[in-house]
Amino acid sequence: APATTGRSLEKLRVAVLGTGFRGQSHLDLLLRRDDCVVTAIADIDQRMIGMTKELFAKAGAPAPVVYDQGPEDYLRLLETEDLDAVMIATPWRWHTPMAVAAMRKGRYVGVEVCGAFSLDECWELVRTHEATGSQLFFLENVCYRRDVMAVLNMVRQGLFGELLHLEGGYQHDLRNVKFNDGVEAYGGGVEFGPKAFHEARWRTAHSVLRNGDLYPTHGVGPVANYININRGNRFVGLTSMASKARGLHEYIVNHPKGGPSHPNAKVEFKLGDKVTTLLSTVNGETVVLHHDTNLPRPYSLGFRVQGTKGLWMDVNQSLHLEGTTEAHRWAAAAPFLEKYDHPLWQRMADRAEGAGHGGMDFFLVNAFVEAAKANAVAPIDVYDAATWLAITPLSEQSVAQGGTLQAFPDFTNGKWMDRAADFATGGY
Ligand SMILES: NC(=O)c1ccc[n+]([C@@H]2O[C@H](COP(=O)([O-])OP(=O)(O)OC[C@H]3O[C@@H](n4cnc5c(N)ncnc54)[C@H](O)[C@@H]3O)[C@@H](O)[C@H]2O)c1
Repeated sequence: APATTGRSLEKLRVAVLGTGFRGQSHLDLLLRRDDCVVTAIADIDQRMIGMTKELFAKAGAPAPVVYDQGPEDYLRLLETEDLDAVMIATPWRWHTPMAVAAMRKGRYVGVEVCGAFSLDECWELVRTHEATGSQLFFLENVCYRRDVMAVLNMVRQGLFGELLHLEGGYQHDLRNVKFNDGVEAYGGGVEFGPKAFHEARWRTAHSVLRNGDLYPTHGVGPVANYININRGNRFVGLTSMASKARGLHEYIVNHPKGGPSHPNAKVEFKLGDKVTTLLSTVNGETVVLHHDTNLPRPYSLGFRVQGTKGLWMDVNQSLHLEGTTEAHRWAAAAPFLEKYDHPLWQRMADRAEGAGHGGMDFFLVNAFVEAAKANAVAPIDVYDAATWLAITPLSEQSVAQGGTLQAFPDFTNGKWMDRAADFATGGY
């Protein structure tokens, strides 16, 4: 079970930095709980702030103090407010400065997912945690997906034998997220940057300027739990290659509000449409990560968990277990996922009903709140955050050099050798 530092709060005082769509989804879950009070928020967009205030009113919660005086106003929030915890759901550029500032103030920090810009940034998170003793909970919700957790249960019970190869990724057609008309959130136009709304305001610039796996954590998080990364195992090498970039340009040219003479048709996108990353581990597994966000395709994170006794692949919702399922044939995964349903889901599935992303967001926010109330080491902690975030700069570097092998840093400085593989064993 996770170590705690002994506190046990009845009510967690939380602030949320960044109250866009993701921040509002977290707030919605926080405001339903009687063990949390959200006292302050920070954002720079009055439309988002207005939507957020409505959430408070609908929940019958007292209005929060709003910090809206520009992009650095979160510093004033951190100076002024008496808080136990801070949740960060801003654009990627702000995650580390905000997490570092909140840890320095002694707050329990939850930070949304992304990919880092540099290895330095990852080290800064680790060193700030080590210097301050403040905990960082990396808010990787897919680790709590029901099938992902059932498969973790199966892995831990040895059903796949010894694991050898794993895959995962972020394969999500984001074209209508990367562009809109500045009014609707999804797809009503081909604008991005200041003329756009929601993620198209900031996320699309990364597709213009960067080439690599920009969003590795939904894929690598579950995989890291399956093979105990930072807990008896670690990544040692990474190589990454990118295809050419066509999808976003074609989307602009073919969109009814775009066309070949639209100014954005001249933009050259740097992000390859399909980026593939290959990682090796000290224990001898290989891991493939897919990043695929610019092309028409159905959503799939593409998990594959393969061992000496069989494998699971989520894309065909099938598995194969030697001696249990028919030889050389796929079997439906569903009965196994039901039989090995994780104890957390068995216990709290009804409370997760209606929460985001098929209920997994309930488990994420619940774990954050419970861990923060106890000031416990996070189930997904700063070392996991640094390791998973580091895939992005390593991937960018490898892609830029035609796929050269990158050495993977050990952010634990050797602690991986004796840290316990205890994800989701501590009651949340
Ligand atoms: N885990 C998941 O499933 C999931 C889903 C969606 C988004 N996300 C992540 O959540 C984060 C936010 O994404 P989103 O979809 O909510 O984007 P969004 O654009 O809807 O929200 C971002 C908000 O941050 C605000 N902001 C920008 N700079 C700020 C600053 N300096 N100080 C305070 N507020 C600032 C913006 O005004 C906006 O309201 C991203 O890291 C994204 O990758 C995760």
